[in-house]
Amino acid sequence: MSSTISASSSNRGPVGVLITNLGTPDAPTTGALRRYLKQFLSDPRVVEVPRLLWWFILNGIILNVRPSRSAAAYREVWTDEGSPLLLNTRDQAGGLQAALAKTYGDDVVVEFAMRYGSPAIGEGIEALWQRGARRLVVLPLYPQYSGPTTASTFDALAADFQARRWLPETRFISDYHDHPAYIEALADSVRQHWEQHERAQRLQFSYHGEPQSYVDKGDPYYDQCLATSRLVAQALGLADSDWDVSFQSRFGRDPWLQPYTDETLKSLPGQGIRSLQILCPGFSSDCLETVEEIGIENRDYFLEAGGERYEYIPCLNAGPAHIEALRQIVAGNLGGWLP
Ligand SMILES: C=CC1=C(C)c2cc3[nH]c(cc4nc(cc5[nH]c(cc1n2)c(C)c5CCC(=O)O)C(CCC(=O)O)=C4C)c(C)c3C=C
Ligand SMILES: [Fe+2]
Ligand SMILES: [Fe+2]
Repeated sequence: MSSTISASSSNRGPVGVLITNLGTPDAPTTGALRRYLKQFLSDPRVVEVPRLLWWFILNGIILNVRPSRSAAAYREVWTDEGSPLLLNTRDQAGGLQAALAKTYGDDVVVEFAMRYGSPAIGEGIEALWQRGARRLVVLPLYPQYSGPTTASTFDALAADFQARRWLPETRFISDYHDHPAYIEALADSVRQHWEQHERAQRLQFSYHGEPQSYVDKGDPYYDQCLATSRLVAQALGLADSDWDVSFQSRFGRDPWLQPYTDETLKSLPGQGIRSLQILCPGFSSDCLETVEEIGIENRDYFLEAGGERYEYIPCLNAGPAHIEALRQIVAGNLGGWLP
């Protein structure tokens, strides 16, 4: 009798894992950028300006100016197959599915989705539901928690759930900024770089910025960025003077988290730092903000200011150490669901 009513993993279907990232336009064109930026910059988690005022600024100024400029930047990084962020996230989902299958077989199914653009979060949940999943692990690929990224992803999840009668049981991973496997994957990416290139005078950790006011109001993002950097530096045995942290991608006129990456790189050669290796641990995939902004734009700033050697260390992307870290993060959230 008990066997017919037991809540075993098989009769509740597989566990669904949804990995998510920010999103990307459908094409590197002005029209596609206008649609993408409109959705992105209308999110009150991203821009905390009174709605009516922001509507006029966004529709009257920003969406007339920025889309063509951003489209030109996206064209610099676009591949024959599409946006690097989309391709990397798709490959991460495939890698994670294969890694989890080694332990759990068909009992875990993985999909990916994007907060803005497509595939949308609702499509990802629906795909998992159609595959039989009634329990979900949602893993936003933002190692450091922030309101504009992590909380916004939760909002999208909640918005999808509002339209569902039968909600999947859900676990939401808020951050993994100090997970040992993530730290080790980052440290290993630096070590691998050092095997090919001589160590530079400075290892620079650059994170996407956000307005300082968000942190002042309680967002833990800044502290988590510092903690990740310190842990990686410790794993590499660096002295305090060997590494530093800065924040990139400032948008608008309000003060953002400081120091700014571009100003830092312009000033370093004057302080005697002429060789630099830079990584972006807050980005789980290479994307516009790393390939173009760090790989091209900031390289020029450093070299024009008198720097001699500038090397960008790529993101973890779908590399084996990253997939193993993601596997451990998900597996750590399956307790009580799967043996
Ligand atoms: C306007 C405010 C913005 C906040 C706050 C913000 C926070 C934030 N963003 C990321 C990660 C990414 N952002 C990316 C692109 C991007 N970000 C903003 C603005 C804000 N981000 C804009 C306008 C853009 C689009 C590009 C442009 O026009 O400059 C991306 C890259 C996407 C890609 O397709 O390559 C990522 C990733 C984090 C982690 C974060 C908060 C800490
Ligand atoms: Fe951003
Ligand atoms: Fe940027």
